[in-house]
Amino acid sequence: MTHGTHFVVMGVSGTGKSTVAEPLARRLGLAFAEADDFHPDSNVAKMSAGTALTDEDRQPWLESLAAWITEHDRRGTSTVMACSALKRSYRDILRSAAPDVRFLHLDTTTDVIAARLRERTDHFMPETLLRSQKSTLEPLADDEPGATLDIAPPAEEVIERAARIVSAATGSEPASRD
Ligand SMILES: Nc1ncnc2c1ncn2[C@@H]1O[C@H](COP(=O)(O)OP(=O)(O)OP(=O)(O)O)[C@@H](O)[C@H]1O
Ligand SMILES: O=C(O)[C@H](O)[C@@H](O)[C@H](O)[C@H](O)CO
Repeated sequence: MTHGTHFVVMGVSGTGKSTVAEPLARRLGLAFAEADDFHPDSNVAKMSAGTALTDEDRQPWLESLAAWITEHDRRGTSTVMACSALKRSYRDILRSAAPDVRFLHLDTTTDVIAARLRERTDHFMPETLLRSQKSTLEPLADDEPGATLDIAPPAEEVIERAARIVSAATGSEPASRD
């Protein structure tokens, strides 16, 4: 059976997961999932009201994301997903989906992220949850396949660096510029 290679673009709210992951997938011709679209309405309502999700809230959501990866892996399709994947235990669920699941952790200073969240107006996630997201975050450990990217530079530069990493792993060539 031919397997795919699966990259999860992770990080706290406002680090640019959606900004980076979607063009990255498009550029390399890979299947894409936005994990926010998999949240049940109850989770979105909770976050919109400024309450952080619990492990119990996140469990079925993570299982549905893992199922999406498995479905593509069975077809031998490589994928890119934008997903917070804040804790190692959450990443373990995603890693259990297929033999080759890797993570790209988008990170920078809290000040930069907070400033970007303040400017973002078209999203349910309030800036007030950044503190909880940061305290929940467990960065990638040495034994977790993947890389950490500084997202202080312009988005295009971050996408380029991510594309080089993903392209080397999946063998997918950039199709065209966005
Ligand atoms: N490298 C960058 N430089 C400048 N602005 C950026 C960069 N990356 C993202 N942004 C902006 O920061 C904001 C947050 O980005 P985005 O919505 O992609 O983050 P996210 O991690 O998907 O957030 P969430 O988890 O809350 O959905 C957006 O307004 C986006 O345009
Ligand atoms: O695990 C979580 O708390 C959620 O995934 C959040 O991170 C939000 O979904 C996301 O940040 C908003 O897009």
